[in-house]
Amino acid sequence: MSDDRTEVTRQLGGTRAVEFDRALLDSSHAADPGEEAWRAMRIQGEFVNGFDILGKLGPAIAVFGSARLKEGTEAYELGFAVGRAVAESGFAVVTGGGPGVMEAANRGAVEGDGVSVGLGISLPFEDGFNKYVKLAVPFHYFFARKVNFVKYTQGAVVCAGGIGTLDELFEVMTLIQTGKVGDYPLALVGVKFWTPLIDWLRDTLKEEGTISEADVLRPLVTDDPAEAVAHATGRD
Ligand SMILES: C/C(=C\CNc1ncnc2c1ncn2[C@@H]1O[C@H](COP(=O)(O)O)[C@@H](O)[C@H]1O)CO
Repeated sequence: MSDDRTEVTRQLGGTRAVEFDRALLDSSHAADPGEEAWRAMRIQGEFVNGFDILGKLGPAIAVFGSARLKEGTEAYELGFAVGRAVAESGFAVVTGGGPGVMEAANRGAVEGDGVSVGLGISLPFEDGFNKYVKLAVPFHYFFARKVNFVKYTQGAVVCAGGIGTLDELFEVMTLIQTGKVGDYPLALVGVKFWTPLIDWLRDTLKEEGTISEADVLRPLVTDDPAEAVAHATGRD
């Protein structure tokens, strides 16, 4: 690992910190109650740090997408184009700060002379922030990180991804559906990738009565990064 990467891993807390994080959700209740009390302070600190740094950010768009789809894939190209279009629209690009599509969007932000932000997460196998993140905010807890994503962005563009990306998409959709956030436009990039999910929402969930038509229609689905960004920034 390069010195830069080692430094980033250190900022994210290293291997011991990751084990400590996992103990939060350990249902065996083996954790030391004294240590658990301090954990509450650490969680609070995570919010304080995020609010302190991101409160000064200005207009921003979240870009979510796969950690695994690397340079050379269509998703990476789209992520790059999205990041650049967000930057050229005068918004900061906020990603998870990791590899794959996150890296692509941060790279696009740098290319577009914009603000490139990463909300990093300490993971047992992670390699720190990608090299295009210029403002790095480290987190240990996904829930604290997700609050900061939505609190400091005005909309989101979601590129192809896996479980993490779906978690972020459905977190946002839940917050919108329940009125916990107001106007928060969502755009999904990749018609072929996202259409089966939208079809399932309409044909199964809406059909069964578990969601409404508005929930199905909420995200814009497009292959055009510029259209996605215009929608997420409220400029369409
Ligand atoms: C899998 C690998 C590294 C993972 N590193 C991550 N760093 C930062 N953010 C991440 C990471 N993994 C997931 N995320 C978040 O979820 C979304 C991507 O998850 P997916 O399952 O790949 O769709 C992304 O938007 C992040 O916020 C080693 O290659």
